[in-house]
Amino acid sequence: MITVRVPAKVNVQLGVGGLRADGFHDLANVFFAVALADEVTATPGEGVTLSCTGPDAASVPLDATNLAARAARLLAAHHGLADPGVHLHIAKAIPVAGGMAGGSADGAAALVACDALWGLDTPLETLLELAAELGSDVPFALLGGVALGRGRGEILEPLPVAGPFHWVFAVADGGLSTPAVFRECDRLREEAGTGSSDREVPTPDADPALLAALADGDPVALAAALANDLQAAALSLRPALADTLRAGTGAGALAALVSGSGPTCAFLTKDAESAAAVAEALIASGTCRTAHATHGPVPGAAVLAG
Ligand SMILES: C[C@](O)(CO)[C@H](O)COP(=O)(O)OP(=O)(O)OC[C@H]1O[C@@H](n2ccc(N)nc2=O)[C@H](O)[C@@H]1O
Ligand SMILES: Nc1ncnc2c1ncn2[C@@H]1O[C@H](COP(=O)(O)OP(=O)(O)OP(=O)(O)O)[C@@H](O)[C@H]1O
Repeated sequence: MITVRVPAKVNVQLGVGGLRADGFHDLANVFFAVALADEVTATPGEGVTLSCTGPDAASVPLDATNLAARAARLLAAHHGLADPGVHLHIAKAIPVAGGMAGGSADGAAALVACDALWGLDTPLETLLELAAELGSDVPFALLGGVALGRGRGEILEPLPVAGPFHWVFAVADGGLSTPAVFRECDRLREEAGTGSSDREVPTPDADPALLAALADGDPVALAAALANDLQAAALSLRPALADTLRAGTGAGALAALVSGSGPTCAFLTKDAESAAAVAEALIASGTCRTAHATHGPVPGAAVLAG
């Protein structure tokens, strides 16, 4: 039996370029791994089967579309295993369709867990390539820490970071579809007259002030540099998120932003004590389903000892 812990992410900078011919957008995507984590346990089985527990378990598909099942099959096919056998149990803490890459995290965890269970010893470089086939956010879940993602987010460069930073995540009722949020971003750009294609929108780059704040471990400077080009689109589709963001800053967070494609909202705080107070205030505000205080950066998908 192999158990892998895998972190959620928040995008501390999400610069979104124009729509490419292949349907993706070029990004300057600064990923940050946080301690809110799923655990995926692989045990020997027949075929690829799944189970899931946790508050959002009812929203997790247990068929072949689940990213953990797709990852297991992809790894088996890569090694020419005709008859892969594994049962994957997902202990789910990461909000589903929340903009924290929960499905992607489970995909990455399943790659690592099956690799260990089946004794394959696949090089990290190959796991990263398989991860990119599964989705744009999956390679980062293997690496963890803090990294700049270029291309559609899959071309990763680890970044220097001094931590920890303290965060609160406010979980919304219901999810948002990632493709729908990118489409809304394009629609808002068209409406504003700037155009939305990759010929019209400049390719984004990482903000030097943000990179310096991460390297210095300076939460006040990081708060000033947080930026998400998908935030306007998420707020357009879910206007009530503005109340959640206000509730967190009103309770003393240094800054608030939508996490990735949303609807989870992220709050950076000055220390762990402040994070606990902001989480409590958010729950009391009634503007979210629940809120979690956590920290980061933390490592990527890794086998738990024992
Ligand atoms: C919003 C983020 O979570 C930020 O990290 C990611 O960009 C989304 O990554 P993901 O969920 O792994 O997305 P994928 O499964 O690769 O793609 C789902 C859909 O999102 C849109 N998509 C995704 C990534 C990207 N760079 N441009 C896009 O336009 C496309 O419509 C794509 O068909
Ligand atoms: N292991 C999984 N866990 C959760 N959802 C999954 C999983 N596998 C597939 N899905 C499907 O993917 C959809 C998006 O879920 P996910 O939790 O990955 O969204 P997300 O966190 O917003 O993604 P991202 O931040 O990468 O854009 C779900 O609604 C579900 O149908």
